Order: sequence, then C-alpha cells, then structure tokens
Amino acid sequence: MNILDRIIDTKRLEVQQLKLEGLPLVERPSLTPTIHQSLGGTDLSVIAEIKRASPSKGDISLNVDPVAQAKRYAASGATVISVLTDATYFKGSMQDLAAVAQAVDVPVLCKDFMIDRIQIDVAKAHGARLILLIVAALDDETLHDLYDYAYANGLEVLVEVHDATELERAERLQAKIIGINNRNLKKFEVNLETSLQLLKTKSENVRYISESGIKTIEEAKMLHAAGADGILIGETLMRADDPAEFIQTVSGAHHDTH
Ligand SMILES: O=C(O)c1ccccc1NCC(=O)[C@H](O)[C@H](O)COP(=O)(O)O
Repeated sequence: MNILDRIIDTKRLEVQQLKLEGLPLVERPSLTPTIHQSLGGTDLSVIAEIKRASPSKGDISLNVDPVAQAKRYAASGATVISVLTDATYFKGSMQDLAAVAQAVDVPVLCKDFMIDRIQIDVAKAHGARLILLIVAALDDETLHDLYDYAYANGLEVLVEVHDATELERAERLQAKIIGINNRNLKKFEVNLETSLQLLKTKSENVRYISESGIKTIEEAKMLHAAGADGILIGETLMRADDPAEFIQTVSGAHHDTH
C-alpha cells in the first residue's frame, strides 16, 4: 500500500466523522477575477504553501504562525496561498485555512485529499476558493462529480496529475487548472522532468502549475520557459530565511513587503 492509499484510508474515516458535524461559515470575498484568470499572465505565478510537515520529510516547520507566513507570501506577490489541512500526515488543520483566508486577500487553496462532497463544503466554509483533486486518488465518476460540485459551489479546482495517463483523464474532465506533481508518491522521489515532459502537450486556455521539489530560482525559471504558468512551492519557502525574496525574484513582481 503506497502513501496515497494510506492517506485516503484515513480520509474515509474523517469523512464519516465530518458527516456527523455541522459547518462553520467564514466570509469570503467575491470570485472576481477568477484564479484561472489570475494565473494567465505572462509572469510566472507562485502558489506559496503553508506546510508544517509531510510524509516524505517529517517535521518541516511545526510551530509556524500560518497567518504571519501567509502575510509574507501575500505581500511578496503570491497569486494563491496553499494551506495543507490534513492533520494526520501533514499536521495542518482547517483552523489554519480559516485563519489564513481571513487574514489575506489572496485566494486560498485547501490542499487536502478530497474523496467526498462534504470535504468541499468544509473547505468552502473555512474560506477556500480553490480545492485540490488528485486524479490518482479518484475514479473517473467521483472525479467528475467532485469537480462539478466544486464549480457549482463557486470554487475552482486544481486537478493534480503525475503522468501522461492521468493528464489524459484531467483533459477529458476539461480541467481548467492542472497541477503536474513532480513527486512520485510511491518512492517519494522528486523529478522536475515530469513537468518538462507533460508540459510538451499543453492544451489551449488551460493553466499548468508545476508542483513539488522546486528548490532554486533557476529551476523555477526553467519550468516557466518550458511552459508552466505557475509553480507550487512548499518546503523551500517554509525553510527560506526570506521567502519574499524567492517569490519576488521568480515572479518578477515588485511588491511592498512591509
Ligand atoms: O510532500 C509530501 O511528502 C507528500 C506526500 C504524499 C502526498 C502528498 C505530498 N505532498 C503534497 C504536495 O503536493 C506538496 O506539499 C506540494 O506540491 C509542495 O511540495 P514541496 O515544494 O516539495 O514541499
């Protein structure tokens, strides 16, 4: 059983519990412009992630103040802030998501392992504007159902793929925002070649985000040159002394960081 299978098993139990609980409501700004539009400029967009821990790296920044980190990301020009909300494997929470969504104007991605509509309701209730759907974790019927459900509820979707077969499934879904994950979830190895290969067959009007394992400005620029509209970075920003400098340099943005 690989790590994704283990995480999804845990999610099934969490979903049962969620169905017994009510939903809190967080006020959200309106959905204009869409995230799809915001990712469409000529500059490289950055999705900056709040990541306390991970199965591949263990503890990364357990005691991070998510609001302070999110404000740093927002001030330096991040297009989206990703918050890992899974508790069991990533030590995140919906409270992190809600706190960040209330503190910044930048749209927030609920980075979790969605297998049921109720998780989308919970993400929305805590202020998310974007959710993640991992093709490898879902059959086609569930993938379509959750995708349509999210859009019907005013959320956008980052559809994550790891290889050409999953990319074809995302394209059949007519996904507007596709994340190419460079991390092999069976071996935990990261290889940016995954993005470089899959970016060779881009579809029109789809935004492509290269995810995982991006450590340097040069790598970010290489992915941009290969056709990525954006990059999603977690660990590198969490460990950086100055995440703002990294974000500003790769995105070419000049924002007030004070
Ligand atoms: O990060 C992991 O170890 C991991 C393991 C199993 C499933 C998902 C995992 N990560 C989620 C992510 O997608 C990353 O947090 C994200 O792409 C950022 O990656 P990185 O920049 O390498 O921290």
